[in-house]
Parts: sequence; C-alpha cells; structure tokens
Amino acid sequence: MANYFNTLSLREQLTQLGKCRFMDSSEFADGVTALKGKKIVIVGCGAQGLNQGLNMRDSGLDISYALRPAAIKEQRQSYKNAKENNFTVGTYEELIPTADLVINLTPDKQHTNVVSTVMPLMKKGATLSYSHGFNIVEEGMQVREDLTVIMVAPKSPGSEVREEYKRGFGVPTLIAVHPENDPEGKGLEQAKAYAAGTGGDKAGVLESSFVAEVKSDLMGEQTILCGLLQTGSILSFNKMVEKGVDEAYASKLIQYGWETITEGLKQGGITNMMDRLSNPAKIKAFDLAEELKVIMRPLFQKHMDDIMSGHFSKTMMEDWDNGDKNLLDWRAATGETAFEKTPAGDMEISEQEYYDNGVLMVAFVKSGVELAYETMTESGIIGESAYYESLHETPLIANTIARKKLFEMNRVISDTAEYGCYLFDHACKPLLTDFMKQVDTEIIGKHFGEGKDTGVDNVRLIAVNKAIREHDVEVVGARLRASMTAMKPIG
Ligand SMILES: NC(=O)C1=CN([C@@H]2O[C@H](COP(=O)(O)OP(=O)(O)OC[C@H]3O[C@@H](n4cnc5c(N)ncnc54)[C@H](OP(=O)(O)O)[C@@H]3O)[C@@H](O)[C@H]2O)C=CC1
Ligand SMILES: CC[C@](O)(C(C)=O)C(=O)O
Ligand SMILES: [Mg+2]
Ligand SMILES: [Mg+2]
Repeated sequence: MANYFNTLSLREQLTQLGKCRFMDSSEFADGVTALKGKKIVIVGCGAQGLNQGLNMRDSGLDISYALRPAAIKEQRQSYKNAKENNFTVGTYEELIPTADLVINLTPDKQHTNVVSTVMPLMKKGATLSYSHGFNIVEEGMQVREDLTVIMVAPKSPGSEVREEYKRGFGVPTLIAVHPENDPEGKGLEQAKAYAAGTGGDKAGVLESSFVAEVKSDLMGEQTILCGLLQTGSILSFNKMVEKGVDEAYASKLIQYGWETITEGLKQGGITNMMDRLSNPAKIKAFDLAEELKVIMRPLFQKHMDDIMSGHFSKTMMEDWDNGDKNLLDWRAATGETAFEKTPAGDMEISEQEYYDNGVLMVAFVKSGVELAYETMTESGIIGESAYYESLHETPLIANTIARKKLFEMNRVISDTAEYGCYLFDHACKPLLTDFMKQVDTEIIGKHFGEGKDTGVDNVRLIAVNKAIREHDVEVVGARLRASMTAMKPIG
C-alpha cells in the first residue's frame, strides 16, 4: 500500500487540502433519515465507539457492536462498555455480513488489520466509515469497489461527544466521502445522517475531504492541542519549583490552570482570554507570546512539513513495527516527570488567580493557537478547519488534564495523537531552554505586577489589542462561534 496523498498530482493535493465548506443547518433538515432502519455495526467500543454509538441510538438508529473474539471471551472493557449499555454485541462473522453501515472505531494503528478482516465479510454495496482518515490517506488502504467509504470525524474527545449531545448539542464535525469509493453517490447523504445522529449538525459541520481532515488533525494534535500543553505543563512546573513556589500549589496551578484559562478562550477566543488579564499583564503575555512564536515557528513548520510529506506517518509506522518502542519510552518518561508525580494541593485558587498567576500559560496558549493556525493555513488548509484544530479543541483537551494530568490526556486521545504529542514535546523542550532561563515567578506562580502601578501606555495598549483582535483565527473564530450559538436553541 502506498501513501494515498503522495500518489495525487499537486493540483489534486491542493484541491483536496482546500476542500472545506461550512454546511448550512438547513442541509440537515432530513436528520437521520438516510440511515433510519439501516443496520449499523460499530467495530470497537472505546473512546469514540461507545460515545458515538450512544448518541446515534438516542437519535433513533439501530446500533450494535462487533468486537474481536478475545474482547468478548475475556469480557474486556470494550465488551463491558457495550453490554452495560444494553447494546447487542457479536463477532465480526455474526454482525458484519448483514450490516448496511460498518463504522470502524478501532485505533488507527489497527486499521489495516481490522479493515482487511472486516471487508471480505461486508455485503455488496454497504458503507465503511472512519472517524479519522489515516488508514486511507497515509496507508493507502484500497477498499472494495462496490463499497462506499465515508468519514465522520468529531473534533473532540469521545467523552465530550457524549456530554455535548446530552446537553442537546454536539461537537463540530468534519464529514467526507472518499472520492475513490462512492459508487452509488450515496456517501454524502449517509455522512450527513450520521453527523445528525451524533449531534454534530447542531455544532457545525464542514464538508471536507479525507486528506484535509488527516493533515489538519495530525498537525493540531501534535502541536497546540497536546504537544504544547505537555511542554508548557512540564516547563512551567519545573520553573516554579526551582524558584521556590510550593510544589503542591504549582501542581494545582498547572493542572487546573489550562482548563480555567482556556474556558476564556472557548467563550470569546484569544481576545477574551487576554482581556481577563490586567493591562500590564496583557502586554507582558503578548510580548512573551511573540517571543515564543519566533522560537517555536520552525518546529511547527517542521511538524507540518513532515505531516505533508508523509515522513511523520512513515516514522510512526516504523515505531508500530518496532513494538511501539518510542511511544512506550516516551509514555514512561512522561509518567516520571515531577509535574506528573506531584499531587495538586487542596488550597483555594480563585478563577481570576489562574490568570493573574499564570501569565506564562496564557502566553503558551496564545502563541500555540496562533502558530498552529498560521502554519496550517499557509499550507493550504482552510481557516475553518484550522480553527477547529487549534483554538476550538484546546479547551476540550485542557479538560482532560484537569481530570488526571498528562496521563489522562494521553489516555483519552488517539494513538496517533499520543505519539505526535510526545514527538513534539521532546523537540520543543530543548528549544525553549534559553527562553525559560529568563522566566521568573512574576509570570508563573505569583500575581503579575502585584502591588505595582497598573498604568500602561495607551498607544501600546491600543496596538496590542488591535493585533490580538485582527488575527485571522479571531476573525474566523468569531464567525464560527456565532453560528454555533445561533444553532444551539434548535436542540
Ligand atoms: N480518541 C479520540 O477522542 C478521537 C479518536 N478519533 C478516531 O477514532 C478512532 C478510534 O479511536 P479511539 O476511540 O481513540 O480508540 P480507542 O483506543 O479508545 O478504542 C479502541 C477500541 O478498538 C478495539 N480494538 C483495539 N485493537 C483492536 C484490534 N486489533 N481489532 C479489533 N478491535 C480492536 C478496542 O477493544 P478491545 O481492545 O477490547 O478489543 C476498543 O474497543 C481512531 O480512528 C481515532 O483516530 C477521532 C477523534 C477523536
Ligand atoms: C486532539 C486529539 C484527537 O485528534 C482528537 C481528540 O480530536 C485525537 O486523535 O484523539
Ligand atoms: Mg482530532
Ligand atoms: Mg486525532
């Protein structure tokens, strides 16, 4: 199998990368109709499998789970997830031959194996679906010509897919039809119905391509969403301890700080997150973010280049073949960091204190979101996609760190995201050595400018505010957030 993206002409690569249309809510007027009464079998019942299945069943669809024999025999977690929620569970042989839609929600690493096993059992004219296009785009999986291949990719961890649905809403979702596999022209209607079944239509759906989803998803998760949150956590914690801040306080400030400050991001973008700081702190965070952007830009660009060329997927797949050596070493090293090993204290930290004492964290978030967005859009990924993969998803990942630190984040995200997160982190920390030497508790651990005059130069403040507000991620984000709010009452 060859990397599918690399087999395309440059023109076709650019066309597929740039495919991104924000769909109007009226396009979902038929709801789940195209899948109503169809037999839908989900392979795998993990983070996405369970939560998508629960939503689709609540939306009136017929869902069952096909699991590998060992999972059923040993009653593994996937079996328990499905059974405890009263779903029918069976083997591939029992469930796949009668399925109209088979949804592959196993880890990306397993896709070639799973799809090769499942495909011969699928009935003529059925549909195969993915929630991430790695197997099609990076591994070049060839699917039987009579089968339709679609993708419905929620831009969120599985837990939030369910939580948002229960709130009568959903998470933004990318849908796509693989151009090589749409023999009956039914792919788009089915993908729309599936997105409606998960609640994604209420939050915003982009009609995209497998290529655009893969290249943007990999970039977001490696850099701002997971990699930089990991690097920022470790470096910020170590610095506070080095400077004598109480360890338990430092641990708490980081563990819950990302969630608190990115709540500001979720509600009103970088503008609102920065507005939560005092004027002098805002200018300081702005300057730090500018400095960080200069230092980290080449690393962000390297990640994007390696994702585009297929170098990233090639080296990750080599690690798969090598028994996951790098992944397991990196996972163990993360578990040994002082941040991971130091429990958060039970002292009170007010919401505002997380901002005031976490100016460096705000600067990490601002620089990472903007860099990820800029690097993606410079590479042909459309702004809306880049927004979902940078600003929109950062608070959702920050929530996982609040639950159980970096361990929880890396547990909840997919296997490709975990690998890419460590890869970025290990390259980024050394790059920031000199920058971190100048960092003191004024910007991490203590209240910025406490007791000092809060006056600032008006001209500078106006220029800083203008630069923050006019960044493209803010312009695109304001539009997307407005449409999400507009759609919310429909649920
Ligand atoms: N994690 C996330 O939040 C997101 C994931 N995605 C995508 O969703 C897909 C699923 O990822 P995710 O939910 O993280 O996966 P998980 O690791 O959470 O779930 C894996 C499921 O697959 C089963 N499984 C594992 N290995 C095999 C195998 N060899 N054969 C058959 N079944 C197997 C497991 O069951 P058992 O081991 O018991 O057999 C388990 O039920 C991926 O394509 C991912 O990129 C997309 C958006 C976000
Ligand atoms: C951020 C990681 C992710 O891409 C996701 C939850 O969207 C993943 O692959 O887990
Ligand atoms: Mg993702
Ligand atoms: Mg991903």
